[in-house]
Amino acid sequence: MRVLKVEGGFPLNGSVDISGAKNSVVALLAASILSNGVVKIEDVPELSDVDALIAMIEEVGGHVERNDTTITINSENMVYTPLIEGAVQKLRASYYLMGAMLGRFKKATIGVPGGCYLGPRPIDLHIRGFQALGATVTNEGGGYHLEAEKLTGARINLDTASVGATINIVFAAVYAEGTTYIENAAKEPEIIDVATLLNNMGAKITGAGTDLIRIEGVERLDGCVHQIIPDRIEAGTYMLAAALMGEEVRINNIIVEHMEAFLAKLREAGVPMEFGDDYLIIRKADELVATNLKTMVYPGFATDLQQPFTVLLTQAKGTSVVNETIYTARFKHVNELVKMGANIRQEAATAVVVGPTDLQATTVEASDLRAGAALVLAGLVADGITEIQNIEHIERGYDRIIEKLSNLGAKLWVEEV
Ligand SMILES: CC(=O)N[C@H]1[C@@H](OP(=O)(O)OP(=O)(O)OC[C@H]2O[C@@H](n3ccc(=O)[nH]c3=O)[C@H](O)[C@@H]2O)O[C@H](CO)[C@@H](O)[C@@H]1O
Ligand SMILES: C=C(OP(=O)(O)O)C(=O)O
Repeated sequence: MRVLKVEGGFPLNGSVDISGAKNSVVALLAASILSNGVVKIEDVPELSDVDALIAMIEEVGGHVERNDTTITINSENMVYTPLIEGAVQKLRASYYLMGAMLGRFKKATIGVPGGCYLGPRPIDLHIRGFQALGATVTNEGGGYHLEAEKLTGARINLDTASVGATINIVFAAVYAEGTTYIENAAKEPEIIDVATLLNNMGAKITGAGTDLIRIEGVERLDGCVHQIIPDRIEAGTYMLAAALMGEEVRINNIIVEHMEAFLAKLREAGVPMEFGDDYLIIRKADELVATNLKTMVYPGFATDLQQPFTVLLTQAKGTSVVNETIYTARFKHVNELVKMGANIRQEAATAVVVGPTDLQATTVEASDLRAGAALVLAGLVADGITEIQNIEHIERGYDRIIEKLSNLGAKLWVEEV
């Protein structure tokens, strides 16, 4: 078994460059299926989720070339292909193949998506959206089958502002006859990124980033070149590492406006920050103060940063209350942090953290991606060598994390045990 070992107590110094956003790239790669030409995507992070999506694109006949951080996809020869097993089960974002293949081929057969278990993760809103556009959806033999004689624009109101459902409905609607309106659309920056790519391919999408998106169907989409936005969750994770252990750490390639709720909480916790145009300098605070937080849809505090932020709260003086409203069971990191000496009580969707507590290294399990990130942060702080199991979750979403943290002065390595 491969484990990640983190030796705690080393100060962090220097600078780190943030990579392209995982939650964008997984949708951008799927969007290439809608193209009849060549799509070139720049700033692609090295992630196992990216590898899995490339495998699926190749399965449907896409020709993919990868050169450092640039991926070029030629979609001309793609054909409808059922994807039931294999790569499709490795990540959550394989659900984007449903909307993209339905849009391009008017049919799709996709296995049940994998990804992090954060409690139930239904896709009913995606399916209701496809049905509203004229598709029939059946679920049998371990996968979803979608088919439409023709797709027609519709007015779709999402019960919950779901990122995945918003993007998936956009994918299915770009080739629909007429105009589609998505009401109560999610507003995450990754949605704007996807709409930008599609518009550069020839789509007619307006309103991305607001709660009303309008998609006027077109007959053909071609190729384009697109640069991915920086990963605001990766950026937040390095900011937390710096707030915990940084003498002086500069975090480059960020869009500060994408991170306002998170930065407000760092400020409230007493973390000293110096802002530049596209960078931020962070130093460890003399004393961190307890801070309450509640996860919300964008522009609120991102659920993906809740687990890593909890580690900061274990080092803050006083009692902090963390309320998770998006994925109410997203607390698998708590027991592992308690094993390391944290004082956290969790009930239902709330965790109460009392700090500061010294953390001690031990063997812990990364149950999901951001739980894994939280354990890496805890390992940086803890006394001794923390052993983190199930590191494949971390590899889904953090580009070269060992290299990036080592460059800052941390001590961590992978070991076969
Ligand atoms: C690949 C990707 O981009 N993943 C992100 C995406 O996941 P994902 O797109 O899966 O998350 P959603 O925005 O869809 O989920 C938000 C909420 O809506 C609910 N819901 C969603 C769809 C649906 O059909 N029915 C339903 O009830 C979910 O259970 C959840 O409570 O947004 C999440 C919320 O910001 C992030 O944590 C994930 O990192
Ligand atoms: C939950 C996450 O990813 P996914 O939706 O891909 O499982 C995440 O990025 O924190």
